[in-house]
Amino acid sequence: MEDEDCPDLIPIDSGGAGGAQAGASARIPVTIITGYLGAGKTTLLNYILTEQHSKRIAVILNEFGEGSALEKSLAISQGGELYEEWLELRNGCLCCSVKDNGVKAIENLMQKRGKFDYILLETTGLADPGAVASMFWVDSELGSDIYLDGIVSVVDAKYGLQHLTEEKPEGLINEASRQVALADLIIINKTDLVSGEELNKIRTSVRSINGFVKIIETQRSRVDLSNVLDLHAFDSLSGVSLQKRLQHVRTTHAHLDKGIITVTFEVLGNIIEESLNLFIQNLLWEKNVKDKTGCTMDVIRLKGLVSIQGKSHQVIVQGVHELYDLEETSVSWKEDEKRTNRLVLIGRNLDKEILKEVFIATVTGKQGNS
Ligand SMILES: Nc1nc2c(ncn2[C@@H]2O[C@H](COP(=O)(O)OP(=O)(O)OP(=O)(O)O)[C@@H](O)[C@H]2O)c(=O)[nH]1
Ligand SMILES: [Zn+2]
Repeated sequence: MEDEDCPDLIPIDSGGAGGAQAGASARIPVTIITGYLGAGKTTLLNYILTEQHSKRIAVILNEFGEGSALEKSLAISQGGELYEEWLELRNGCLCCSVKDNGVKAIENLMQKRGKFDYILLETTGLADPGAVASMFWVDSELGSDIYLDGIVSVVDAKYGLQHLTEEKPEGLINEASRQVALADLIIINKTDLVSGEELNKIRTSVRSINGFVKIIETQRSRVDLSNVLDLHAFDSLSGVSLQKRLQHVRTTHAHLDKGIITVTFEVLGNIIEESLNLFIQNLLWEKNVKDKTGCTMDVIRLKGLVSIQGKSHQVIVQGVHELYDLEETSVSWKEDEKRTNRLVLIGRNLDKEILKEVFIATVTGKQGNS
């Protein structure tokens, strides 16, 4: 694709929404909106932009489909010049329609900092949101300007089950399952098109894949914005709430063929940081942790709170595909509190007992190499 810059922004007469001061130094949150073709992503963005909120949101449509309301309104206001064009919308929001390179668009957008305080990025329906999310982690220059706030996945209530069960050649994971596995929030949309029974089915299937995620059901993607924005799903600010949420996660059972499931386990005590790294790297990089039948465990998403020897605060573990990091939270272990390590893994061929054994063996060094 051509290496074109976004044209300059249309100047915004500040509509009172807080501030220039927010622009200069604060890092800007990015929420990734993903979901299968036609699930309702653009409808969600459109809804967010037109709802009352105090934020100035920059929206990046990493795709240009036909027919959605937002896209139509852009077409009208811009007379057909749509690609990589920043537009001013209501509420002082900005919108950019790009093809393929959302990160490039964000880089361009960052040159206009101070004019917005939130970024929403819509991925294409067939995208792997993990790949998009990874870019924010790997690109440290980008990482100093923005942070990944959360991954929101829209699921079609009517066709979602079909998307999730679709077989891929050679046992590849289908995009729809991956989008559910990676999400911090799932919006099951188009509930008007299904019966209560069908809705139960899709909800159960989503839950069987991702035992951690919050699920909301909507029509026309109408959702309370506080459920979507400022999730802090990836940073240490989520420490306290993460602790509560992790405690309620339960290991799920494969519901769909070759299903992705969620596994969670808890191990008491302090662990050494290097051995935790070893455990995670064996799992994510070496891929030498196997299930009973000898299949490689394939972890898509990893979350946890651990107790590292010598650290007074809880440490959060975050992983997306091969990338992971550890970050100390602001939550300290209390004196009378049992130090524990709780991990949640979402992926394929996961076996809870084996994972727990390998974890214990690795972090306590009780059995040699795993
Ligand atoms: N019946 C019904 N239709 C909906 C609902 N939400 C969205 N739609 C329609 O579904 C179609 C697809 O919605 P979009 O928001 O464009 O979906 P998308 O995920 O952005 O689609 P792509 O960008 O093409 O992947 C549009 O015609 C919407 O009007 C809903 O809750 N119920
Ligand atoms: Zn769309």
